[in-house]
Amino acid sequence: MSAPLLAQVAPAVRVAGLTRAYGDRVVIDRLDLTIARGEFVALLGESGCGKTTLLRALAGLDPIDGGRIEAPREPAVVFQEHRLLPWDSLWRNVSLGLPEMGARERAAAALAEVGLGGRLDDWPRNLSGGQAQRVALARALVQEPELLLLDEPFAALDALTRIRMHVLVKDLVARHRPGVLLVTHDVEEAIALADRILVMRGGAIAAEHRPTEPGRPAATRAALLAELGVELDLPSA
Ligand SMILES: Nc1ncnc2c1ncn2[C@@H]1O[C@H](COP(=O)(O)OP(=O)(O)OP(=O)(O)O)[C@@H](O)[C@H]1O
Repeated sequence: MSAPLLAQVAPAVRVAGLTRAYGDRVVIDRLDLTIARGEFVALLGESGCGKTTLLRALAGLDPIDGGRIEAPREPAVVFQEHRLLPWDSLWRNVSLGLPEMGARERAAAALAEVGLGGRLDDWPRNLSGGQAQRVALARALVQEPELLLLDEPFAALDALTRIRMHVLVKDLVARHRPGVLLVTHDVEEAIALADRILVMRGGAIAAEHRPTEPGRPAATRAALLAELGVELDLPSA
């Protein structure tokens, strides 16, 4: 295979044999995972199964105890809370880490993309929860990451705002084409957004679903709920 072809299929991240322990407790156990550029992957699993531990390892925020993580560039991360700097204007927050030259213009373009183009000189304290998460998304995407890590970024939002954010993030990902790993507790959110849904159990990927194929959402929902231990059989009268 020629070098240019190899470059075309290069993934956003490739993880092999990843292991992470807290003391004696192995939380991630030889986990393998590849996410292609432009692919939207959701990660579900019972509370405490290691989803955030995996995301933090991919983000380079925590050390790992074994295996390899190959990512061509530093990933961008959006957390459940916006983590904006309260003393910086919105455009300064978004442009943090960019070269000074052209930073305001790039921040302006990113804020316009999330519907906040008129708020460059506003402050984080004046934003609603949904608006603050939109700024957090702008701050992540302005870096043009090849891998975007989303750690329950919509969990604290009300139901309608969450649906609006789903539409927005789907559109942004379609335009920027990063590989995405979304950690979520929300089966419906995973089905609405992801090309591929992974279920984490026992420190590794235990199941995989592709909800986008025709007729698949209902079957995927049922399979996911069963895998997550949700009992839907109602007691007989
Ligand atoms: N800094 C830490 N020190 C010790 N144990 C930790 C630490 N961080 C996480 N753990 C443990 O590792 C396990 C996995 O935690 P993690 O936060 O990754 O789970 P999760 O799947 O993201 O959970 P949730 O869905 O509840 O957010 C848990 O049992 C947790 O108690």
